[in-house]
Amino acid sequence: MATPHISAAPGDFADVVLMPGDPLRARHISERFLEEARGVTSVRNMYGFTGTYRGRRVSVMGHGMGIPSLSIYATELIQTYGARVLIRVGSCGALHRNVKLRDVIVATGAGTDSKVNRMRLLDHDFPAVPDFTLARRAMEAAEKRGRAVRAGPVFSSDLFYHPQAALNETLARMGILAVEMEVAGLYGIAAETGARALALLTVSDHIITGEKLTPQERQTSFDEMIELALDVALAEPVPTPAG
Ligand SMILES: O=P(O)(O)O[C@H]1O[C@H](CO)[C@@H](O)[C@H]1O
Ligand SMILES: O=c1cc[nH]c(=O)[nH]1
Repeated sequence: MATPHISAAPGDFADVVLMPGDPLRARHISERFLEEARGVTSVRNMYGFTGTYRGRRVSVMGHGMGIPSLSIYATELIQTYGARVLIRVGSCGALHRNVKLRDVIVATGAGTDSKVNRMRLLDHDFPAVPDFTLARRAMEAAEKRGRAVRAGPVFSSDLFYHPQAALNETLARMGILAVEMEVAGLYGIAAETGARALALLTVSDHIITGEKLTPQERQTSFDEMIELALDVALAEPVPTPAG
């Protein structure tokens, strides 16, 4: 029962899946945090792994860059493999001076220049928000670990290299904390399918100051965010066999 993009067998994925854009970040998460992890898919090198974290079954899989790529993997994980909770663990570019490199953001909403959610909602605006329980859990987990996180809206753009010169400044004025490329699509898919979603983001570069992490750092140095995502996963009740 493989899909065009995932070669796993039925039952190979857990109900909770952590999803970075970068498949090598997925591999890092699996190697660093999961016990008894095994690879369950690698079609197009979009790696997926399933293991346990403190005894709870958890999967991690890359979703690629941009809403179209994320949409394929998230939809197939939910519809074919029974995923119920998707937690994006991504990177983003900060739009405010007081948001610093490596800050972790809980994305409590996402605007977008993508049309995908309008396609879902008769061309009207869709409130792209996370599952409230998951978001609250992330905030509580941060507090418990003594970590400062930011909660606020982000902007998911179809274009990494954007032609609208005034966009970033306008987003900042509207209180948007950071830009990235998938959260609005993820929240739209969750609403459409009845799955639940949350996005945590680490600031990998700064739009105002020009500071940047290296690609290697974006791959392997987001452990503080990953720990919070795993705290959220760990608190998710394990589904009973009846569903
Ligand atoms: O680091 P990831 O999780 O891929 O997230 C961000 O990085 C990519 C762009 O470099 C986009 O996918 C964007 O959303
Ligand atoms: O999509 C992204 C990710 C990181 N930084 C950006 O500016 N955009």
